[in-house]
Amino acid sequence: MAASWAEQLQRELAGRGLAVASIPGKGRGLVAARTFFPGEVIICQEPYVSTPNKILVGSSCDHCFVSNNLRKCSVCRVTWYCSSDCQKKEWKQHQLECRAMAALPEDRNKMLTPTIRLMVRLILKRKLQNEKVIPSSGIDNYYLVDVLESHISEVDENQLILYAQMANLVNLILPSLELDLKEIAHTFSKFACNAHTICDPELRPLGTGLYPVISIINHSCVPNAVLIFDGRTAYVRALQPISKDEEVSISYIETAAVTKKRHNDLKQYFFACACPRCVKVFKEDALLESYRCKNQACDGFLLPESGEKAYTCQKCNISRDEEEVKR
Ligand SMILES: C[S@@+](CC[C@H](N)C(=O)[O-])C[C@H]1O[C@@H](n2cnc3c(N)ncnc32)[C@H](O)[C@@H]1O
Repeated sequence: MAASWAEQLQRELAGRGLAVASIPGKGRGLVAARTFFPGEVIICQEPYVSTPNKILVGSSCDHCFVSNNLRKCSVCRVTWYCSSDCQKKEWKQHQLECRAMAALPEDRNKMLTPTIRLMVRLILKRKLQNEKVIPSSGIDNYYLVDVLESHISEVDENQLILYAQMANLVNLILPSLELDLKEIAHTFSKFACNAHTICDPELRPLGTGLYPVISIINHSCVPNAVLIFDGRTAYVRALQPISKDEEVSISYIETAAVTKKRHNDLKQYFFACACPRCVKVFKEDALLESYRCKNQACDGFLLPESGEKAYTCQKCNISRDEEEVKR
């Protein structure tokens, strides 16, 4: 079955001028099978599962993520919808979750964090697809989640304990299913390096979604594509011409930061970025920090030293303390 889902994925992607390929040092990656032009949509995908950020205060509709005219589901009193149309579209997926949440004790608010709820929805969607209550397709099936990178062997012990505790919570919410707690903990680790923050056009975070095809795209600090959202639909658009056989890349992090900050922000993904921007560290970082060396004979820039209240010129190595730089 796994092989046939993999073939179906390649077939679906080939129809969109894309392919999954093995990229040395990066695992899988998404590669263009034709030229894409700047602004062109490379791929768009609905989330396999998603959840709004502020679940219990009704910040957005569970289906379309708009924030107007929200009404609570009268059964579980957790989920919000903007219209009966959105509620109907979600019903097949919501009904099991609704029953489970309605049966929870009054203090359930503490349990139902967005990440826990994302996991509950993932487990229920797999069940519904296995039972053919809802359809699967080449880009919407659990196999795609199964093959996501987890980096579980690199996760530290405290985080593993947290994942195990979260798996236990999921088990409390879905007591009638025989859940494999170890597998759930493993899947939480997949969320950490694959789930996306869904943002509005002003880049305010609205929720979290798992888009397992978009998750095949690797990171670059000089990406050739960008990930944007319309509601909870994710679009990857080309930022520049992408030629046939070129790897598609997006940035997982805020690209305006200096190299050290970017590498720190990438820690949760367990790789050291070796994009062209990261290997040519110095010049750009100095410009981003933008403090000129005080030495008149030097045209270098001052960089902050980690953990110290001092700045050192990247060219002549002279250090200045923070007060002096501020002055
Ligand atoms: C969202 S997944 C991307 C797809 C992944 N390569 C796969 O095989 O499923 C993120 C993971 O891909 C790898 N990755 C992404 N960008 C990378 C890069 N620029 N260099 C090395 N590894 C990268 C890391 O293992 C990271 O945790």
